[in-house]
Amino acid sequence: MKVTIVGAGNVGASCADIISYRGIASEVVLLDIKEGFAEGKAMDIMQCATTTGFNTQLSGVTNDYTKTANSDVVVITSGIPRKPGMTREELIGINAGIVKSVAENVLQHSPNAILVVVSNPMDTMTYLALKATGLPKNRIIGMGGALDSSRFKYFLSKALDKPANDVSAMVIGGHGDTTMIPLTRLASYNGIPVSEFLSEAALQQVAADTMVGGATLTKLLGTSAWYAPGASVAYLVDSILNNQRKMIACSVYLEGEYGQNDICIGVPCIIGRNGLEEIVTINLNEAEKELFAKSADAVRAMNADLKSILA
Ligand SMILES: NC(=O)c1ccc[n+]([C@@H]2O[C@H](COP(=O)([O-])OP(=O)(O)OC[C@H]3O[C@@H](n4cnc5c(N)ncnc54)[C@H](O)[C@@H]3O)[C@@H](O)[C@H]2O)c1
Ligand SMILES: O=C(O)C[C@H](O)C(=O)O
Repeated sequence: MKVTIVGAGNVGASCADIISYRGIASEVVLLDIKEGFAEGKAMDIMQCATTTGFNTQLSGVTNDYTKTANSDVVVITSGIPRKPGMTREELIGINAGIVKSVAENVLQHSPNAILVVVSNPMDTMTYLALKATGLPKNRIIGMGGALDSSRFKYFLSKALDKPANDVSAMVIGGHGDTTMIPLTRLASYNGIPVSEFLSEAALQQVAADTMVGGATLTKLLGTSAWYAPGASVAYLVDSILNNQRKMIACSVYLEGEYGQNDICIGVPCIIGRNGLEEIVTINLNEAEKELFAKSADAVRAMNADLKSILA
């Protein structure tokens, strides 16, 4: 199985590292526009092969899409990250052009690939990739919910003072500081609702910390995060390539689900060898429905900015 990762920056390289180390794919190609950068990252990671013990063949190329031919999955991380104080939405001006051209380029050489969109603002970039390529909706998946859910579980585990792997929880909605929706009502600690252990105020704090999780890290790091984003992409790619059919919150095209049409936004999805296998519809309560509708309005407003680029 072959994976191409476009963008050998922080997220792309971190994702390549995990995919290689865990043997998720037999071949990984890292591509970047910066001369020699992807080659250098690939060489550095490959020099871990004997000490960490993996056999994935990872190579790097400078903008040479012929080397990406026949990829099963293509991950798009190319574009600029935000700086402290910025929102993800402010990246649209530069990233839209990059994502559109990259999606078109990769499909010329890998016409059957499933695209995983990471670049921000991710929901809008996913919508752009779908509209620009005309691919069926099962083959365009935006990664954001996997990361937001892992952060939600992290903050829940801190509040509970219990291991994160004993916590089950999901974030749906847009991948934005104000648009994501941590489903506190449905979160559980080993199958027991977290509300049995945490006060409403504590849960609200966990939700608030989750929503600004990316901004908090951006402030600490001076650029946006990459370890958890890279790991979340690898988790999603693993579910695709190895047909794990995991339920993962992903940004996918909605046609009536959750009361929305013509939008890509985070919802629970079954992810397998065909990419998006199924959108899982859960019964949201009235408050959650209202949050979802508001989140969709915000994502849709951002999508409107794509008009000129899609024209
Ligand atoms: N969806 C998510 O959950 C999530 C998580 C983290 C980061 N991100 C986003 O992912 C993107 C990448 O973040 P990063 O931290 O890796 O940034 P980065 O600056 O470290 O890496 C981006 C790379 O893209 C390359 N690039 C730019 N234009 C290109 C092109 N046309 N073709 C090929 N490569 C190109 C750059 O040279 C750079 O190496 C940002 O937009 C960021 O906001 C999204
Ligand atoms: O916060 C960012 O801008 C990057 C990414 O979307 C994240 O959530 O880490």
